[in-house]
Amino acid sequence: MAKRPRTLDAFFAPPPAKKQHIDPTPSENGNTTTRPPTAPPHTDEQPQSTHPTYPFPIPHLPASLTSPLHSAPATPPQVLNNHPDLDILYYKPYIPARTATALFHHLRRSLPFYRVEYTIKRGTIETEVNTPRFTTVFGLDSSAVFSPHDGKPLDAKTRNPLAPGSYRCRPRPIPQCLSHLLAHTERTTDSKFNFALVNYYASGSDSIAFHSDSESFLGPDPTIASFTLGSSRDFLLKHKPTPSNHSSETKAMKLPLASGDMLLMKGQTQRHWLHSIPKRKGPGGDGGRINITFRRALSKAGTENYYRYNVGDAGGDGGQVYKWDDARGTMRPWKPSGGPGVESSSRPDGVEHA
Ligand SMILES: O=C(O)CCC(=O)C(=O)O
Ligand SMILES: [Fe+2]
Repeated sequence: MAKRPRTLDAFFAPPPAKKQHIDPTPSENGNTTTRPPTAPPHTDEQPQSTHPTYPFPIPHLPASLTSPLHSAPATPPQVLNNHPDLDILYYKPYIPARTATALFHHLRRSLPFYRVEYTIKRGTIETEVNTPRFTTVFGLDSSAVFSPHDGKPLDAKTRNPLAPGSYRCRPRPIPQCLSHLLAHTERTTDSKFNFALVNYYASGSDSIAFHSDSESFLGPDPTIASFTLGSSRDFLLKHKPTPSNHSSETKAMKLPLASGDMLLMKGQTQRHWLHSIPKRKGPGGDGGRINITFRRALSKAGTENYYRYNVGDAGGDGGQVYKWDDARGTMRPWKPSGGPGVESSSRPDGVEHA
């Protein structure tokens, strides 16, 4: 199939086979809510977030998931500032356990995921990286906003349409199933976020290497809220190397993150600390864990970076989409026709250089 040209028209052309676009109600953040027109009010069918950039509509959270959030956080946070430059609030949990499990299943079933591959060049040597986890991202940096009318990015100051080519990627508005938790987190933490990055660790073989999220497009000392849903995983933290080589650089701290937990990383944490989710050997639950981070990107470079590394850049729309298959209990490649996906291939686990 020919690649779609990267023009604004192509960007906002309606997706090919979406038959059930009905009663569209523009939402504040640029996506559109659709409801079946003939559905009686008591139907179980949930409204959905839709947008030309979504591979498929994304169901809203049911009230059974939004109402328990009203009483979150379930506990006051523990303050982790007993090491040099560390500034973290640890909500253990933020979301009560049963709601966190239900939210995990809802999001795993609803979101499009990717397995992004990219090359890095060090000197003359090129290395292929296979991101060792599923990822997806929604959001737009603060230089632009989604039009509430047609979902196109507009200049944040003038509210005029952006010049064609302003973004290489095709930014996606945050769907209701994530924006509800985002807004709740903003109120609790007195912070502002415009991005939701989602990782899905399918098993103990999925991981994220030591890195810091000290990206310049987040500003000097960013506040990042990081949620765990589903299986528990160890979160390791260690200080970046310094001349004094103190113990927090050599011995990592381990936080055993459980479903519903939230870490609010703030102050100089990203500047001075690295974090990772190491691979885990042996059995343990079904291994599935979702991580959501809410962040605030300040410039277009942030938007480009987040889509490049969490959706991929094949034709601006990302690469192969994966969707959770409930019957098989696995992520499967997803095809727009709605037909059966191609068989999943097992991929070698790349070394990640984040
Ligand atoms: O999965 C996690 O808890 C950490 C994810 C993370 O560090 C990231 O996406 O930058
Ligand atoms: Fe991170």
